[in-house]
Amino acid sequence: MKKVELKYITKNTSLVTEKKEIVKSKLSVNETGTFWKLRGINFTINPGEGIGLLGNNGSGKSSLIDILMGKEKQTTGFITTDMRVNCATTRYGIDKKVTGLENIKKIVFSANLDEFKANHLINAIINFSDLGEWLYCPVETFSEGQCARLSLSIALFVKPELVLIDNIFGILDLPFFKKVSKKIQNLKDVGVSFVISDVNVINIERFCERTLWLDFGEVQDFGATRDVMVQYEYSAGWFESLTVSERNDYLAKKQIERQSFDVGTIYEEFKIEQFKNGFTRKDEPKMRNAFYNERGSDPVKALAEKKMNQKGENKLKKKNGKVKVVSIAIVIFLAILGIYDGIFAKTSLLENGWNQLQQSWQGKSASGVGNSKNKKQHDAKKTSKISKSSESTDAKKTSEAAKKASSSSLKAASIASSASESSAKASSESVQQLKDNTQTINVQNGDTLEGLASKYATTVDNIMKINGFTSSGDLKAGNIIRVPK
Ligand SMILES: Nc1ncnc2c1ncn2[C@@H]1O[C@H](COP(=O)(O)OP(=O)(O)OP(=O)(O)O)[C@@H](O)[C@H]1O
Repeated sequence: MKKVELKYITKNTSLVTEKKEIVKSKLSVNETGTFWKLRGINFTINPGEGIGLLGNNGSGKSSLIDILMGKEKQTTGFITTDMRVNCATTRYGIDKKVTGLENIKKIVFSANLDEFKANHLINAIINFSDLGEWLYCPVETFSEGQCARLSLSIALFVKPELVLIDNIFGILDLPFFKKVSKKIQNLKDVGVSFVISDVNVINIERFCERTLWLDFGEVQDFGATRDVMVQYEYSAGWFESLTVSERNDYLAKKQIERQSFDVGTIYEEFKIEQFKNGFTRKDEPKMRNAFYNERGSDPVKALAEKKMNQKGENKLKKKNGKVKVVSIAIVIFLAILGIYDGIFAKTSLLENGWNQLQQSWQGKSASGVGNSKNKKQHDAKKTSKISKSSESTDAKKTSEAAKKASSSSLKAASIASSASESSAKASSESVQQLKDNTQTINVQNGDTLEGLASKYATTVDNIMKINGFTSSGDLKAGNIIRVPK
């Protein structure tokens, strides 16, 4: 959002006074050196806002306009703006030696517009100014009002962003003033700002939301136009009530004030602002130089913005650091989870496998158990390795680690299922092995499973498995059964 900010603006000039007048007046010779047209002006202009400049003759309104326009350089202080500034005044800007049309063309062509737009704009200005044939005459032949029309028309049409209007309304005829009023309102509606200096309070009230009252080069009041106007009118009434000699004394006193003004008091205000913004004595030489010599845009603002940016960068760095720590913590957590899953899978796998093997294996099948157990241990080691590898991943590989952790638990699950498969396989293999190593016998009267198991150095369970018995009643005298060799 474009904005204009003026701070600590002062303007001095060397005082021109007749020597004999100095002797007659109450001023001392030393005090006649410098005259302060402006004494510490601060204010802001918002987009689409009208600011009124109110004040008696000689109070410094035109001096302030000249500084805003860039025609004069302020003695101290800063103007921060990125707005294009147009000025409507009869005091400068118009070349009186050339015609009105040539003035229009010169200013339009300096505004960096393409030819089509430039020509369109020239026509618009010609139509708006209503100067007719006068446009083809040198401006020096214009009346003051015609010169004001020309200047105002150009200022309102050529890329207006901030338009300064310096004491012009009073010399415009009514039809043109009405036309200008409409145009100003339209421009304000699209965000164009105005500073209007006028001795006629009605004109200020018409266009300006806020008003700056200048009194002998100082800000007497700045605020809502209506409030400032009330104060201004009250002050005018007070001055009117004075006797002639009281008025002269008062004016002489004000003149002395403007000559003996100490600009250091304004610098002190600036210094307080610096310190409030966290600057120290170390920054002072730089600030002093900016205040008295450079006088560009506000250094406090620029430095504060720089500090803010640095703070922002540091904050970002800290934040990134925190994110890194949290990421590492997540990775470690996931890695631990992966190891735990692996261990858990390994434990349940071993337990399951062991139980099944215990059930299916007895005695001779012990070697099969050993093989299967070795296989499972190998698988479990694999799982643990996967977990360990996820433990070693860094913060950037958070998602990868998470994937690994979940894949390790999947692997563990698949190992567990393959373990139960392999134990079943081992069990059927061992039955086959038992069967291969058997001989046939005839069951005699009085033979029991226990007796045969003891006789052939095996177990009841093995005899039942080899022969497919479901109960001891399956053993009958006269049957042929198989027993271990
Ligand atoms: N060299 C100088 N010596 C003494 N006084 C000066 C000098 N130059 C300007 N001034 C005074 O500075 C004051 C500021 O003038 P400025 O034109 O800014 O006032 P203004 O408010 O625009 O007045 P007006 O309403 O009459 O246009 C005037 O009083 C003027 O006399």
